[in-house]
Amino acid sequence: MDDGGAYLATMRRTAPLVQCITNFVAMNVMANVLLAAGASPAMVHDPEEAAEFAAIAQALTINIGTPDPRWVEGMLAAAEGAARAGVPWVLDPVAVGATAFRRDIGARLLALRPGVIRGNASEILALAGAAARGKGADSADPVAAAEDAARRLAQTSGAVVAVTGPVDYVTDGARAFRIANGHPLMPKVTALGCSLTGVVGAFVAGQPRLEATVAALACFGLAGEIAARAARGPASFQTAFIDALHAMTPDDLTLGARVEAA
Ligand SMILES: Nc1ncnc2c1ncn2[C@@H]1O[C@H](COP(=O)(O)OP(=O)(O)O)[C@@H](O)[C@H]1O
Ligand SMILES: Cc1ncsc1CCOP(=O)(O)O
Ligand SMILES: [Mg+2]
Repeated sequence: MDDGGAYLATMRRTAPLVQCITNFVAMNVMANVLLAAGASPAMVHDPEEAAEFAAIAQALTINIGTPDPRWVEGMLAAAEGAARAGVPWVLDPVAVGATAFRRDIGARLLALRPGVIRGNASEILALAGAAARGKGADSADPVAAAEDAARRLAQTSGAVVAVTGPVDYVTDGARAFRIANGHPLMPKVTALGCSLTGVVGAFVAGQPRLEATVAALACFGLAGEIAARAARGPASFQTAFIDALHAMTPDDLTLGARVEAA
């Protein structure tokens, strides 16, 4: 897993159409992050069209950040449509442990077999049915505390599971990697985690799920490191982050990725 650049190059060459069902907070920044990375985002969530669209997308991402019953219908229809069409889909279980409504949505989506699950430590613990201390959309648990739960969740669900934080952990239930790229300003900008889920979707389109997820996380974290050098605080960081993602070359990623087998 030492050539993340090859996964970035393939993603850029194919410029995958990524259907995003995301929250009201994330819509704009997530679309801009995906464009900067080299993918084509489309925010399509209504049950009237979500399944039909999933069949023409190269990847689907589903984020439960600001759910309501009609959106949930769209999420379920899209996940089913993606499965029928063989399109990979990524689940972002925002604040899944916070309320009964979110726990129920999380369980129903999990039953539709996401290819990748990407969340912070508290979200992965909660989705796996373990005790979690999430603070709404933010994590209150360290990544290390969610590694066992991530491995179990990967084994029971068949998904690649990515736990993000200061050092990310990714597993398919058998193999695992840690990615040390990133910067402490990243959790100070809302919806960057949601945007990362979109980037994971772009990388796994037509590429092996475990390796492509690791490459996506390294790419995102490296962009954070580069952006921090130019930033004066969270607001200028967001702008610099989008620029850094856009400017990153496959060689930059291969040289800058800090990935270790776990
Ligand atoms: N303290 C930190 N130091 C470095 N990188 C971080 C830190 N916290 C989060 N990140 C990075 O920020 C991105 C979003 O992750 P995270 O904040 O865990 O997601 P969410 O916003 O869903 O809680 C990931 O690329 C992760 O590696
Ligand atoms: C603040 C907030 N509230 C509901 S969704 C959301 C955005 C969460 O974004 P992220 O998980 O990327 O921090
Ligand atoms: Mg999140």
